[in-house]
Amino acid sequence: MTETITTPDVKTYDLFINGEWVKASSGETAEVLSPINEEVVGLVQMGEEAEAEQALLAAEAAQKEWKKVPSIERANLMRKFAAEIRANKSYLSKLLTCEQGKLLSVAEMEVEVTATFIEYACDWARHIEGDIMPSQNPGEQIWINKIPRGVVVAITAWNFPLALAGRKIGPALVAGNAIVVKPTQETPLATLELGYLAEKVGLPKGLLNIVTGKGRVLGNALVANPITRMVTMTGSTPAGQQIFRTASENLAHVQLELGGKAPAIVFADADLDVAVDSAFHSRFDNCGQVCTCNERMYVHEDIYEAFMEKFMAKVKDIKVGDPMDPSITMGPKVNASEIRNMEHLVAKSIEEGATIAYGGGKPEGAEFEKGFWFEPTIITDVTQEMTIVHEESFGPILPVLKFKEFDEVIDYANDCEFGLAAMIFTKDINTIMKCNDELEFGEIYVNRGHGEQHQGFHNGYKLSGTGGEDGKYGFEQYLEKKTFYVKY
Ligand SMILES: NC(=O)C1=CN([C@@H]2O[C@H](COP(=O)(O)OP(=O)(O)OC[C@H]3O[C@@H](n4cnc5c(N)ncnc54)[C@H](OP(=O)(O)O)[C@@H]3O)[C@@H](O)[C@H]2O)C=CC1
Ligand SMILES: O=C(O)[C@@H](O)[C@@H]1OC[C@H](O)[C@H]1O
Repeated sequence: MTETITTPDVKTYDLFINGEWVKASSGETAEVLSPINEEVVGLVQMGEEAEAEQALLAAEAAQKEWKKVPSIERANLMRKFAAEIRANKSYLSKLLTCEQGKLLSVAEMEVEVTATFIEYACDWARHIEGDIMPSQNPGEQIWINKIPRGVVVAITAWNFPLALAGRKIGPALVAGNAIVVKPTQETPLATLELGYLAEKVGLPKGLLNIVTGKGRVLGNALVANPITRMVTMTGSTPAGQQIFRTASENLAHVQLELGGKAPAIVFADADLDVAVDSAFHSRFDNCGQVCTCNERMYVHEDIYEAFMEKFMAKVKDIKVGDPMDPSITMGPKVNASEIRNMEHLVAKSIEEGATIAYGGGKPEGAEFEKGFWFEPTIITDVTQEMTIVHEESFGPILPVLKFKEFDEVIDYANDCEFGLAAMIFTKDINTIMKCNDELEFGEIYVNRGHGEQHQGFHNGYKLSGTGGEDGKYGFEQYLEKKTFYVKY
């Protein structure tokens, strides 16, 4: 007997600014719809320029005091914040599933990862280290100090809304900054709940501000304001490019994690079971809504039949349905616009001569009448120049291509405007090393599927972003350097 899972009550959230819950001066609110059944799961304020200014002024004031707090004390408080997130895993994960449509098990993982992103940042508290170097002048030293940037604006996407927020809040605050977070209008609820947890653990007022509103209105106002000294954004390439342009007015530091089109390359000597399982999960987990997803698969012609037989067996096993039901293995897409994009890519693939080998549309059944549902879809007879090989689907659609020569598949893989992640499957060390040398992607997974770790570096080349996130190099982005010439 599966436990009946009660979904959280529909709440109206205000804006969390300077430690208070306030309403938008516009008086406007927006509904947040469940991707499962299109029912309202929450209401949020529609903040605009006035609220951007209010939140940034609060952050600026709070940061002046926060930067004086010893870094280890900052980290101790942030560990309490992380613990509070973990303590509320049951509520937060259900809220995530209601607003985003991910499997409850994936939502529970996301809450845990949100906490560990913050805890990882806390580990850096004692390692905010500068340099001391000799001067060419007698009686002088040169000190390079690492200091916080000031006010950080964080703008997040809808696929892992809470984890993406924690990934930015953690390093920003441990480094001594204050932050204004603008979650996407699609999935703001779990992120807003962080405001209550901040109050509970006693985060100083104004240190963490969470505001909702349209990206091109509220988000743009936050980015354009000279108080903002760093913008960290996760989302699509077009939005990231617009943010980059706006932030250039004040030369704010920008960190962008954007779109991707990861190739998965299965060489003739690959361990088939490892490759099948990794490539499968790297496409269909979270309904294909992960920036590092296997967006196009290249399989060596010698093993193509054997690989596809195993792979298709797993695809046909996927059970689409209510993500609250533990027997379900894939939930809905996040909104109607994403479904239209899926339909566009399928239609375009057919128009260009590809074959829809499996899926390709909305699942049948009364339970799919409402909500944003799409079948797991496999496209074959695909050629390199087809749209589906170049446009990000960010959904459960996978084009499969055959290849014969090493140089051929490297050229195919690099023939891409994105450069975030790639996956390769082979037992040959020379193939591995040549791939690592020649593939133009910031993150390469060898004989495993996607899934970053906090101590790594999530870094997109080309139109996949700039700056990078996570690990030592991600943490350093939240710090500025100040040089002293000290004559004594
Ligand atoms: N590289 C990575 O790690 C990841 C990349 N992505 C990419 O994100 C996309 C899907 O996410 P999605 O949320 O639709 O992406 P969007 O780019 O549409 O939105 C991302 C965020 O940016 C905001 N925004 C949009 N335009 C502006 C602007 N001009 N100024 C300031 N803020 C703005 C949005 O606000 P609002 O929505 O409220 O309007 C939202 O909060 C996919 O392309 C995917 O590849 C997703 C996750 C991870
Ligand atoms: O942004 C993404 O899609 C990934 O980086 C994802 O976000 C949080 C998870 O920890 C990552 O796998």
